Amino acid sequence: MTRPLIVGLTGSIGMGKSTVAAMFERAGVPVFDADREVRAMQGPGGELVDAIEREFPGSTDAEGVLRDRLGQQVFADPQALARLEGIVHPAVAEKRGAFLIEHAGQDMVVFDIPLLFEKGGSEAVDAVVVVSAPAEVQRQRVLARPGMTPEKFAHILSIQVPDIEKRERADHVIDTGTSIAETERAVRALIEKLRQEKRG
Ligand SMILES: CC(C)(COP(=O)(O)OP(=O)(O)OC[C@H]1O[C@@H](n2cnc3c(N)ncnc32)[C@H](O)[C@@H]1O)[C@@H](O)C(=O)NCCC(=O)NCCS
Ligand SMILES: Nc1ncnc2c1ncn2[C@@H]1O[C@H](COP(=O)(O)OP(=O)(O)OP(=O)(O)O)[C@@H](O)[C@H]1O
Repeated sequence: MTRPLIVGLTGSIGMGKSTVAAMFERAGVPVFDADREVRAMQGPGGELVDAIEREFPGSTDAEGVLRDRLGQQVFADPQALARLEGIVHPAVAEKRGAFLIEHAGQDMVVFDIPLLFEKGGSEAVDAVVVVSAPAEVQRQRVLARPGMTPEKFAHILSIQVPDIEKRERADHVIDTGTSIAETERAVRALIEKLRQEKRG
């Protein structure tokens, strides 16, 4: 039986992954957004809220997980982060399986996975697409976000696989250091190329 070509979309913080994922969606390719799933499961009434409260007392309220507070705790403590991942990642994997069943009839789907290289999974996709921009562009984008500090940015960078290594390991790189329109053209061209490759 044929199954969809699975495209793994990844990239470091602020590189434009969400923007590029939306471009795939606009082109009609279903996107599994790992981060969105995590947010839903950590949000009001979310299925992971109780487990996270048990493991990290005080990290949730009626609205679900207090992500800023939990982030401050776990990003500074690798063991705490690993415990959080132990709760979150199996639940994400389950959602991904369900997504694939739901879209079994498509020729292509995208898995938007921020930590594709960091946490493994590049073997589970047919093609790895990395979004990338010059470091200075990345820095400006990230520091413009509310609540972001140079220290927090530096720390997150230090726990992510470096952009240069991601680019080397990618099957395809989408440059987001250019205009939105150029990036969108590159995405459409890539979809065409992947379709042609799939047809063989
Ligand atoms: C700790 C949490 C609550 C902090 O949320 P917050 O909204 O403050 O930050 P956000 O999620 O936007 O992450 C900021 C940056 O850190 C990166 N990041 C997030 N989790 C991790 C991780 N486990 N390892 C390395 N980098 C990470 C993100 O990719 C992003 O670039 C949240 O990141 C979380 O639940 N992380 C664990 C689950 C996970 O691994 N999610 C990411 C992939 S599905
Ligand atoms: N050519 C481009 N391609 C993509 N994004 C661009 C481009 N030019 C400017 N941007 C802007 O850069 C920002 C990229 O943010 P986005 O949320 O897509 O990054 P991300 O990689 O998903 O971040 P994170 O990993 O932190 O969640 C957006 O505000 C977007 O509008």
